[in-house]
Amino acid sequence: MAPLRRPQMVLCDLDGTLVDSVPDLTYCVDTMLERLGRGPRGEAAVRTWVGNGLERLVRRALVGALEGEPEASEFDRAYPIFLELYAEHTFERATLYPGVREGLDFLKAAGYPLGLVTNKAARFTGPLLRHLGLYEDFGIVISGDTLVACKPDPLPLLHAARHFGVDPTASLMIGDSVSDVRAARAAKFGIICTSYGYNHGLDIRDSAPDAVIDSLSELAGMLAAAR
Ligand SMILES: O=C(O)COP(=O)(O)O
Ligand SMILES: [Mg+2]
Repeated sequence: MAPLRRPQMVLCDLDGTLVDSVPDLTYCVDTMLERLGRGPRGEAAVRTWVGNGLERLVRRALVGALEGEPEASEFDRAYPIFLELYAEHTFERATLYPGVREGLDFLKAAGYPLGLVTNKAARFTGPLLRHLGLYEDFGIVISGDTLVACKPDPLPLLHAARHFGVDPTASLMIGDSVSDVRAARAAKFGIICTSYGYNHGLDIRDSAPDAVIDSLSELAGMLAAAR
């Protein structure tokens, strides 16, 4: 792997990077399906469908696959049910991954401006971050519906770089999926990925991020070695 550039700013993805949100998402997907008179999909399937926003998750759950479109009428019935359920169960089962608190504390102590860029809708991002005690860690929070485009579009990353007055080429994204890698590459950010996140069932190494970590606690050593 190429040596990492020392960043002047760091952005974190949310689901699959900081937080395991799949247990709540699975509960809401399966309860939605039950209300529609259909059987559950289960956590293993839902884990492969997270990362492109909640609307896409519901479409995937309805067709039972990563690609494909449900009937418009079916989606129109299902989506409001899901949104109502997720509003009530945003963080009942959500947990921080091991090493996240340590990694964020290191980044803050080292003085990196920190931002959060997720494809989750803003009405859920804020409550989830607050519940987990993460909200105050970030100088900017950009959700999937904050701007006109979301990851893999580079727009949210470039918006954050502008917000902090940092050159994108001196910026680092930490994520878990191919959308994070694509957005980072298009924005000319560096990109480190977690090995434990959600990447549609594929190994994130196939997307060739600059580095792969098993825990955010590895960031201290990795950034100390960066030039
Ligand atoms: O797809 C989502 O809802 C959120 O995914 P992200 O936090 O990994 O961007
Ligand atoms: Mg993610």
